[in-house]
Amino acid sequence: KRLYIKGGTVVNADGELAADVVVSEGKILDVGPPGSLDARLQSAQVVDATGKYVMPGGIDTHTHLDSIFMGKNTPDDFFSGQAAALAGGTTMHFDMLMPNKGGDILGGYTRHSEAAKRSVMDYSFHMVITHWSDQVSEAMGKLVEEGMTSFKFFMAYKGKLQVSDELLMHAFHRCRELGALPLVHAENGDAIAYAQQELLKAGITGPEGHQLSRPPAVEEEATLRAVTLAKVAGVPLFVVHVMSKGAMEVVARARTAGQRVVGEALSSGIGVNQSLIWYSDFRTAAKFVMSPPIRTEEHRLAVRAGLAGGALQLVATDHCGWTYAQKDSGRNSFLELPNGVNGIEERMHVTWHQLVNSGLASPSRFVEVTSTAAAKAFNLYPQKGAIKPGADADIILLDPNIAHTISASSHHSQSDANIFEGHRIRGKVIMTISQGKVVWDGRKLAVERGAGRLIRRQAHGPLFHGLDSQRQAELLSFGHVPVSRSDTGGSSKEEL
Ligand SMILES: NC(=O)NCCC(=O)O
Ligand SMILES: [Zn+2]
Ligand SMILES: [Zn+2]
Repeated sequence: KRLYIKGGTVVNADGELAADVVVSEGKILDVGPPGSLDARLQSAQVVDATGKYVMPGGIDTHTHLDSIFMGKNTPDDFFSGQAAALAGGTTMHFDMLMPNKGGDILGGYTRHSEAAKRSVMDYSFHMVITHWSDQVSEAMGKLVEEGMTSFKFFMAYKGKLQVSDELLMHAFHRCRELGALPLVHAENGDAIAYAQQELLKAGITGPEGHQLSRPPAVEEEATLRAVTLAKVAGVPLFVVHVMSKGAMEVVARARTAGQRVVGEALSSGIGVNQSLIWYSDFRTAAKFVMSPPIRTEEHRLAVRAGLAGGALQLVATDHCGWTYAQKDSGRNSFLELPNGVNGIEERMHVTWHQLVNSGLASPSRFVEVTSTAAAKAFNLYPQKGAIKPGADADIILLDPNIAHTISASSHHSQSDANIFEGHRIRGKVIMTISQGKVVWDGRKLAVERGAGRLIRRQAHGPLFHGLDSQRQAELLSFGHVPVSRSDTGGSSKEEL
């Protein structure tokens, strides 16, 4: 059945206008001035959008669902995590797919069929690379053929997931060759490992040890290193979870110099600060532990302003919410504290509140950072990220006048903790449409297990456009052609 979304304000990244929207068979059929599409009203379910914003569904570029991390299973799988996402206005996400033991990425990839059985909305993956070999390089090519065109590298978690600079160089060059986008978790894992031992020796075992072992400088240094290596390799780069002012400035400077770098803010990074990590109650503190750490108010405000103003390009969640009981395993040592916080359901509301209600950004910029920029970075635009004829009908209605309070008692995640507990938000997603169907009406979900689709992407997206000719010009301008020499016995005129 068709949907006729009538009387709302349609917002795209390039502006907003009063318009009606017709949806048919999972796609946006038409967008036109109010009343102009009335001929299509017959047999359509009418959605009254008067006074509401009609916007593209959110795209979360960074989640960890149904995953084993630090030896624990995330409480949210593809059903509960995606249901939570839909209730918060997100209609597509990119999950981090871990390789099997020994770095077997093709083996890790087979996990996606499990996700498919539970999923209720569109999703895609970034494949995590932890080892390097000819087989891994070849397997990357196979995954790109399958439409999985982004690879994630951890520069932290020493002895576990951390990769070397040498691996990054191999992998960045391979990404460049394949037209696939590399993503980095940028923190200096060696510096962190050293600090962790020093802190434990000094008797600091609580969650504050996590903070102290990962100061902003270790994030900034690794971000600069990753950006530099990507520049040397001539490949675009996506920096996940930029949490500090310095790291953000590294991204912004690289972009100002013409480098193709995308910086991802997080809902946790713009929505909360680290103050409760110093609280005496363990669970209250542990709830906020993630990497890179949630930082001081100064960093939060800087990252929020940078996201609004354009220093950062989009906002994701890094949703990896744990239960309080799971966080308890870090009571004796912060090294055992599972890293990660929630956000998949809260991101759209937190971002609306922090950017639009604060007056820092327009609804169009909100759409850009929550949806359109992600679709562009991962080569899905305008199939995703726009309310335009022909686009996927992933749409949300947001009522800017409804206030609500975020709480673990009403969220849809399987976790019992919520870092945004008690946050009062003005502006509520009162309807989510996924693949052309109303799946959230502001109170209840109508989702179907298995309805989600794995979205395959084309390599060599817009971030890669022109790179080859750019490289060619660089090589020539640096005179990288063989120098012709003759043996003059050290007595050439030039030498004298
Ligand atoms: N961010 C976090 O603390 N947990 C999830 C894994 C990661 O992205 O580093
Ligand atoms: Zn990370
Ligand atoms: Zn992550």
